[in-house]
Amino acid sequence: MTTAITVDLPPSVALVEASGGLPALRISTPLAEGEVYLHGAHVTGWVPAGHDPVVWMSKASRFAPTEPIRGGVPICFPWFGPGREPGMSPAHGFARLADWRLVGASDDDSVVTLTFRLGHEDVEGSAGAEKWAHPFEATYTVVMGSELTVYLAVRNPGDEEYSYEEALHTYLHVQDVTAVTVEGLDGARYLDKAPDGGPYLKTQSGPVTFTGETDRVYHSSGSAVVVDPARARTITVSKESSADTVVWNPWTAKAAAMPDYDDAEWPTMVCVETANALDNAVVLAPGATHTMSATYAVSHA
Ligand SMILES: O=P(O)(O)OC[C@H]1O[C@@H](O)[C@H](O)[C@@H](O)[C@@H]1O
Repeated sequence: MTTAITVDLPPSVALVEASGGLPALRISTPLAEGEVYLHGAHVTGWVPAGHDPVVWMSKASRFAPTEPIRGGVPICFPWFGPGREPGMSPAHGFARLADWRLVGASDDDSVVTLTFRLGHEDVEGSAGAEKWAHPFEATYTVVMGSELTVYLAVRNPGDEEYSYEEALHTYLHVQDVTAVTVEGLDGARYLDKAPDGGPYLKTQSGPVTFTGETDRVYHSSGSAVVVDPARARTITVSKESSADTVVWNPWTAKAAAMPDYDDAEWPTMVCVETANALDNAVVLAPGATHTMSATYAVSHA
């Protein structure tokens, strides 16, 4: 491990050599246990005291400098999925493949704040960066305690306006997705990206339920609540400055087709993603900063 950390870490945060030899920060406080890799500034664990793990990780995840981590909180930037222009790759942009710089670490009454930064100069020469000609300075802040809040702030240091897509692609642990409902999206318009779904614009009626591959971009700026009766808990995802909520479960065939995802684990997760994508891409003026955030709170049902 060749990571130079130049900020002082509080006693509740340790730099460790984690899976694949990649550097990660392990958090241990009376309020929560957690883990964040520098690769992708990727939250891979959050276990608030008194609860089972909230953030889900695939058993088959790869941990390598050129691969995205499967599970946790991937940061999708500066495009979402295949992007809006033909030929954009890697999927979901280059931010989740980049090594972010840790620029701050603190512990305030057992609430740990870690701040990471990524700029255009950090991604020069990496896959996908050649498709993105715009200067940027991204700051990602993880605030972990009995709740988890993540903030993605992007500043345009250049002199031309541009637009980008973004998502906090959070994988949430559930007991049995076939019994789960996602509330808060009733009446929302959505793009159905599942293979048999369209792509068509539809309108959600009632809570979201899971009966097959689910891949939907909802136009919704409100909170969503994952109700998990088999685990007797709810996870509330509230957010700021996000116009879209993506709900994703790969189900059987897609699970089997993904090399970094165990075939049998699709019933145990659901992604509820806080996003600005497609028509809701962020337009950033020169000198401007846009900040999107998501907060996760868990309670026993
Ligand atoms: O396999 P990836 O690149 O991590 O993407 C997983 C899923 O991410 C979701 O956000 C997309 O809507 C899906 O279409 C995609 O399959």
